[in-house]
Parts: sequence; structure tokens; C-alpha cells
Amino acid sequence: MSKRPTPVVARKRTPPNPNPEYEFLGPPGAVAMCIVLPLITYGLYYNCRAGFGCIPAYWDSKDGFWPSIGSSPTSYHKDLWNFFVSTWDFDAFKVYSTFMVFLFVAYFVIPGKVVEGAVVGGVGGTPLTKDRSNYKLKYKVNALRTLVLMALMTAATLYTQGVKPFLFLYEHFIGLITASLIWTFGVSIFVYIWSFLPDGDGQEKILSCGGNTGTKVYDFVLGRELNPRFSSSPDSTFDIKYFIELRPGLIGWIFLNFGMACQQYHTLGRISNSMAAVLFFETFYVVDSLWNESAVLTTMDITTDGFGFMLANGLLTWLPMNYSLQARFLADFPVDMSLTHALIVIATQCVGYYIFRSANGQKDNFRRYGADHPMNEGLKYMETKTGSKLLISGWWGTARHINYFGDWLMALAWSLPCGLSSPLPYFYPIYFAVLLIHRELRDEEKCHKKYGKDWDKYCETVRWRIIPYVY
Ligand SMILES: NC(=O)C1=CN([C@@H]2O[C@H](COP(=O)(O)OP(=O)(O)OC[C@H]3O[C@@H](n4cnc5c(N)ncnc54)[C@H](OP(=O)(O)O)[C@@H]3O)[C@@H](O)[C@H]2O)C=CC1
Ligand SMILES: CC(C)=CCC[C@@H](C)[C@H]1CC=C2C3=C(CC[C@@]21C)[C@@]1(C)CC[C@H](O)C(C)(C)[C@@H]1CC3
Repeated sequence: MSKRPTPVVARKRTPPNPNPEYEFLGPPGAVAMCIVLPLITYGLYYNCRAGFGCIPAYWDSKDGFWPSIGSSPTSYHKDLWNFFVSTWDFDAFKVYSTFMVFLFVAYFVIPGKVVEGAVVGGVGGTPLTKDRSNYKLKYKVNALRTLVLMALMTAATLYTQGVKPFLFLYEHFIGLITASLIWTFGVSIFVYIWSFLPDGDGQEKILSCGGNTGTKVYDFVLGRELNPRFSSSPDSTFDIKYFIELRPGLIGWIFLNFGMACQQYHTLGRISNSMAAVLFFETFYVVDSLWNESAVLTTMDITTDGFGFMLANGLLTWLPMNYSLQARFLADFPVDMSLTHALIVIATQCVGYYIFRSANGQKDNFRRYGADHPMNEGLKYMETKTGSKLLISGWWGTARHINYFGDWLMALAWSLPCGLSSPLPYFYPIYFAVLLIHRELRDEEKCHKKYGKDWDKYCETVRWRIIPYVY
């Protein structure tokens, strides 16, 4: 019997959200982000380095803040461009690009379990057609194996050639920032253009709620498409956002840390206990995140946010370059912690990790296996009209985002080893507090839209947002 030909359906473009609700100060905020976020990364380098000092110790040194910017006050854009060009380093670009290509090839070559993600699309994004309701995508889980392979390669290099090859990461740090920014802009432009092309079976791409406003620059920054992929085949697992979410940023971060530790070893002849603590705790955090790779599929980044400049910059530049500041600081300004100092650091890390992992694990198990699973015995929850259940006891009964508090305590524990000589190594916990408070507000808004009155009831039961009795 011959198959009936599929009728050709005229493709309609998904219209922009009729009432866009701008975040991040709308389009002007989006433009500012493209300029200010890279400048912060450069600024953290230029204001904290050997031979200059780390704010405020050498504040009045002449080549502090972004050296060449502002030399001719009428042409900031030219200064910015000249500054950017002056940081270009071909060797650093080759290294960063090789790293990216390696991760890409490893994704396909290294075996891994294929898992299904959460339902994609929804309110305010692409209206879901019948065949796309309950639409779930597949993903491959092999990030930890990629890290293990890279760690083995690193160990072999260290054994045969010593720390010397890794000093490159310290010496070419500024070039690596520029290389990561080129990748950031390249990837963001690509996914923005890609979002306008129909997918393989002629259907409109699934767009994000926030990044489909019709204002080009805003959509470019927030991310127009929800899950950019090369193929729309149900068996395809390569998802650009998912690939970038855990690999370049997190793996790049700990390799940069390692390079900073090699530098300290090179100049000091040993590794200080503060450097060892930063290295150990941050590596532990990364390994833990990669170990729980599939848990990322239920985070806001994957389920709700589009993939655009903001996330690409966060993962390709901001995370590796800024989160490695503590290790870079210690490479230039070593600190030897006293026993009390070390105990405070260890206690903060342990409490933070315990809250972070057990709270995230509790929600993950509850959502994945359901309320009746023995693992979730004794946990109280409330039913909602959407069918989803909300936990009201255990960690999720103490505050609505208690997991953020644990994460923040760990961030603090990674800065404390740097001592108190400069506030700059505390950039991470300070920025992170702002990010988490803002993220909590965004999530609250999302949940309010989704659960309506049920969410109000939930908030009456669980009163605190992040820290019980404080906020
Ligand atoms: N290191 C870093 O730079 C960063 C780390 N993070 C970390 O990433 C992790 C994930 O964060 P994020 O995605 O923001 O949010 P969460 O993991 O906190 O998830 C929030 C979602 O969980 C569901 N939920 C809320 N309350 C309940 C409840 N009581 N019971 C069951 N489900 C509930 C809701 O989704 P639903 O619609 O399914 O109900 C809500 O939207 C956090 O631990 C955070 O600290 C985040 C940003 C940056
Ligand atoms: C405006 C601005 C500076 C934005 C940058 C934000 C990004 C750096 C973060 C947004 C959400 C993130 C997450 C992680 C890293 C930082 C960014 C990208 C994360 C991958 C860290 C490891 C965790 O275990 C995680 C997987 C839960 C987490 C996901 C969110």
C-alpha cells in the first residue's frame, strides 16, 4: 500500500509576544550588557595582577583601570575597539578554540546515557501545536567522562613535562578572555540567526517567552530560541545550550584554576594551603555538577530561558574567567591560612554543600520519582491545579529557595582563603548574591504565572524566600 503524501501546510511565523515584559532594563539594558559585562571581566584582570596589586592596595598606580579607555574622551567606542584589538593573542585564540573543538568532538565520541528532559515551550513562548504538547527533548550525559579524559591527559602532561605547559594559562590570561569573547559573540550571533530558520521538518522553532519580543537587540541578548539544535530529529541529542551549559564554563574554570596553581608552584616552589583549598573545593563543585549532569535539565536556564548573548557570555566568558579570580589572586598574592582560618573555610564549605546538594537532591528525587516513592516518604506536599506538586516540608519547607543559600555559602567559602587584604576576591559572592536574589524574583514570577492562587497559598505556608528568618 502506498503511503499518503503528507499535506503541505503553510508555515506561519510565531508572532512576537504581544505584551513583552522586559527584564534587565529592557533594550537599553541589553545593549549595556554587551559592553559592560566584558569590561567587568577585563577590569577584574587589570585591577588584580602581579606588579599592579589588587584594589585598593595600589589604587593610584597609573595603569590601573582599563588602561587605554578614556584617553580621548570624545571617542569611547574607538578606545574600546582599540583596547579590544590590543588584547588579541593568536596563541590564546588557538588554545581556546582547540578546547572548544575538543569538547564538541568528545560529546559525540564518548559514550553516554541518553536521557529525556523536561517539557519544553509554554506560556508566552511558541504556542504549542497538538503534536508538540508534552514535547520533550533528548540529551546525552557524558560531561563527567569528558572531564576525566581531560584530567588523564593533564596528568600525563604534568608527569612528562612538569608545570611549564600550564603556565600558558596564567601568562595568556588576557588573550584567553578576548578569545572567549570572540566565541561568545560568534555563538550568540549564530543562534540568533538560526532561530529564524525553520527546523528540519518545516516547523517553527520553539521560542523562549522572554526572548521573543520582536526587539532585535533584546532578543539577541535574552535568547530567542529556547533549545537551539542542529537537527529536529527525535533521536538527535546535540543541543547547543545544553552542550555549553556545563562543559566549556565549568571545565574551563577548573583548568584555569589549575594553571594558576602551576604558576604559584613555579614562583613559590610550593602550593599554599589557601590555593589547595580553593582548588579542591571548586573542583569538587564542578565534579558534583557534572556528576549530576541530568539535574541541569530541570533548571530555569534549560526549561525557561532562551539561549542568547547573556547565557553564552555567562558560560563561555564570565564563568571561567571571573570565577577563577580567587585562584589567580592567590597565584600573585599567596596566603598561608592559620588553623582557625582554615577551619572557618572548611566549615562554611561543608554547611553550604550540605544544604545545596540535599535541597537540590530532595526536589529532584521528588519530581523525578513522585511522592509515593519510598525515597520521598514522610515529605509533605501540596497539590496544585496544574497537576504538579509542591514540597512544603524538608528543605523546601524552610525557605522557597534554600538551595540558593547553600550555593552562596560555598561561594563565600572559596573567597575566604584569600584573606582580607583586598575586597576583589569577594567579587564572586557579592555578584552571586545579586544574581541569586534577582533569579529568585524571576522564578517567583514564573511560578506565580504557572500556579496562580496555589502559589500564593504555598507562599503563606513557606514564608521565607532564601534564608529562613532573614529574607
Ligand atoms: N554557581 C552559579 O553561578 C549558579 C548556580 N545556580 C544554582 O543552580 C541551581 C538551580 O537553580 P534554579 O534553576 O534557579 O532553580 P531551582 O532549582 O531552585 O528550581 C526552581 C523551580 O523548582 C520548582 N519548585 C519551586 N518550589 C518547589 C517546591 N516547593 N517543590 C517542588 N518544586 C518546586 C519550580 O519549578 P516547577 O515549574 O517545575 O514547579 C521552580 O521554578 C540552584 O542550586 C542554584 O543555586 C544558579 C545560577 C548560577
Ligand atoms: C548577567 C550575568 C552576569 C549573567 C551570567 C550568569 C551566569 C554566569 C549564570 C546563570 C546561571 C548559571 C548556572 C551555572 C553557572 C553560572 C550561570 C551560567 C551552573 C552551570 C553552575 C553549576 C551548577 O551546578 C548548575 C549546573 C546548577 C548551574 C546552572 C546555572
